[in-house]
Amino acid sequence: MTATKVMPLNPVPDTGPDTSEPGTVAPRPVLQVSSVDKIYGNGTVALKGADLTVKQGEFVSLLGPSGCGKSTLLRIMAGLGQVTTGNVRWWEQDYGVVGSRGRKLAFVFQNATLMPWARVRKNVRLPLDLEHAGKSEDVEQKIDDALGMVGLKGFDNSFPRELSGGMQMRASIARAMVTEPNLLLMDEPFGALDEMTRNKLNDDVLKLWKEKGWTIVFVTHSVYEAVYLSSRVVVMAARPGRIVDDIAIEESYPRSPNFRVSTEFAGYCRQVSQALERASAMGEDRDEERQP
Ligand SMILES: Nc1ncnc2c1ncn2[C@@H]1O[C@H](COP(=O)(O)OP(=O)(O)OP(=O)(O)O)[C@@H](O)[C@H]1O
Repeated sequence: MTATKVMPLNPVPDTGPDTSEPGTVAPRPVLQVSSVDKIYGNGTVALKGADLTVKQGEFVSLLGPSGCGKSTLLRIMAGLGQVTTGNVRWWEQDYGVVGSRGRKLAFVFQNATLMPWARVRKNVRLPLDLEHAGKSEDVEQKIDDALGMVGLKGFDNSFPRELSGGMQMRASIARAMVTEPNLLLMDEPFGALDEMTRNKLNDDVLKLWKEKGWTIVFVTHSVYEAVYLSSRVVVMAARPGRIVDDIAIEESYPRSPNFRVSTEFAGYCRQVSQALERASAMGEDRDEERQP
């Protein structure tokens, strides 16, 4: 599976991209998950009654114990998985609008999932090839821009094995960026990286999020990462997977590394950690209920 899902262009009526700026018009919903249940074929209830609205320009993290359904929810948001009941709307419309102007989404997976036999430039251009974007100067420029923005200028001709883990994730993000997405869904993209690299990539993603006007939904296991990045942290519990808390991080952007050592940061981390502990205990309660 590739790290970027490229949606086909669809001949749907276009009501225009959502250009609402924070503070001018109320941001419009980009994603609306309503009463979603997901039961896998083996009977696992991965999601029960999930309700979540993500608005234009938000940075929302999904946090919760292992197996609580974060990835399942993210994949449903990407249109990669069917819901059992309930529904999902993209830009207040059906899935058919995804891929049209102002309504593109991209998915960044946990691992960089680069093609090992292809050089960085070919990896990054993959979604454009899938879109049959051709070989125009415009395409080459998009690739150059994406590589420049993630700090990989000059590494076009490297193979993935020649890059560090952090650089491979940068290439994966560049591959998502060339499609010029409006909505970026990221499934624990920096979980395998050391803390310094992760912090640096956190700052770079925040910068791009602001510059590009992206809406981001980001899965993580790290309370610190969730608080540092997000405008909202959504906490989930397991068995069955459900949303149990929604915490606004009311710290203005841009967030500098000073935020990481501030009293406010410590306060938010405490609040989110406590919510996570409550969520974990809910899953354990269910386990105990099943004991003979
Ligand atoms: N394809 C599948 N078939 C059956 N069960 C699945 C499938 N995918 C996930 N599950 C189950 O659904 C539940 C939710 O899984 P999911 O991967 O969404 O959780 P998660 O919160 O992302 O976990 P983690 O934090 O460990 O990555 C788990 O019990 C998991 O075992």
